[in-house]
Amino acid sequence: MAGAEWESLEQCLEKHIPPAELREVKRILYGKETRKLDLPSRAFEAASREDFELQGYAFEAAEEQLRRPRIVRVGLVQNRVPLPTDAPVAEQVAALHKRIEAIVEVAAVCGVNVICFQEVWTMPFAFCTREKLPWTEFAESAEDGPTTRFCQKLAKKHDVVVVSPILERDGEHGDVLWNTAVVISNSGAVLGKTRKNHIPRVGDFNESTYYMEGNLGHPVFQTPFGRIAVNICYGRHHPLNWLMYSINGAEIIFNPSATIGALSESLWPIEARNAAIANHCFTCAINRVGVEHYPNEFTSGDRKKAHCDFGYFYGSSYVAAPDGSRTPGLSRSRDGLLVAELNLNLCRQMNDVWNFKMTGRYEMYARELAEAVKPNYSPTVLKE
Ligand SMILES: NC(=O)NCCC(=O)O
Repeated sequence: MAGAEWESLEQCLEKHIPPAELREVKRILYGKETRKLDLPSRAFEAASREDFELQGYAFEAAEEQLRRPRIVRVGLVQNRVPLPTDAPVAEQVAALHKRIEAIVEVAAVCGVNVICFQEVWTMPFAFCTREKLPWTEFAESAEDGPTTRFCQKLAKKHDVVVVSPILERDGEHGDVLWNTAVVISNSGAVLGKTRKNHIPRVGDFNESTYYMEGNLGHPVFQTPFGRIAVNICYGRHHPLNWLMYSINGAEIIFNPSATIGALSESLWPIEARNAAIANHCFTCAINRVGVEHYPNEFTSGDRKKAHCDFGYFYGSSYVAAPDGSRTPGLSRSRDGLLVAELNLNLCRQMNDVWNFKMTGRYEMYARELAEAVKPNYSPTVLKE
């Protein structure tokens, strides 16, 4: 499995496929071409100074007579953890705050309206270890923890909605932990929070040791820049999870993730893109970058030798649109900011073309699923 030395699928295609064929390859792999955004040169200069990648694309929609274009710019942030995982907890959090602050400054220069960070962005993805301390010390209150207060300042300063996925400690309910995304309005107020609905039990993703499946359903957040929702990481494998956010009216669904090449890299380009098509919304898939080494060896009962790292987090964050088009991915190896300009009118336009909501037969599935989950259910299988 390739590590940092293999930069990206896009770079490989550009290098090896002749231009005429490349156009056809991209048409099939990426859908209708996205326009490159003309971002300010000082944004590129700052990104280069701060050593992160900056890319920008725009999705178009047809003009309508009765609705003006509903243009919104989203920012997707992918990053490595800047300090070793055995550095003091407070120093690791502070270093991540500093790194993200620098990236958000550039996002603001690029006119970003809604920004989303990666899953549990304030910590290493240490759930593989199944150890409690020091990792549980990274948990914070969603309402008024230091990271939420930090994001409130960013939101207000830059007039940007911030989606901040953290490890939450819920002090109101026995100090339990959750995998949560806090949504902060551009006014600086906390709009609310949403929790990871599906917890992986695969490979080293030993997350069920730390928190339970979310209990907040599928909230959608009304912002001045459209209705947004957050489907955290492993939830992207569950089509019903995406569907419920869409049924509740989400126009943009963020998918902050932490996933490794050996497990999911071939699924990555498919799942969020398919969700955008099936639910006529925009989806924003974000993954962290690099290898994180932990002080103590761990195993996961899968016959692999004890090891000290999770594997390679392959970045490759991208945005997909309801017409099936998508941006190229950010690199597999560098911190990055992906800016995408969306015209939200495309959501309803695609719904009208494909009629997925109209033809969805939800009442039939509601009835059949209600039966299928009963303990005495017996599947309808007809035999000779
Ligand atoms: N963080 C997380 O849920 N990872 C699970 C692995 C995957 O969904 O690719």
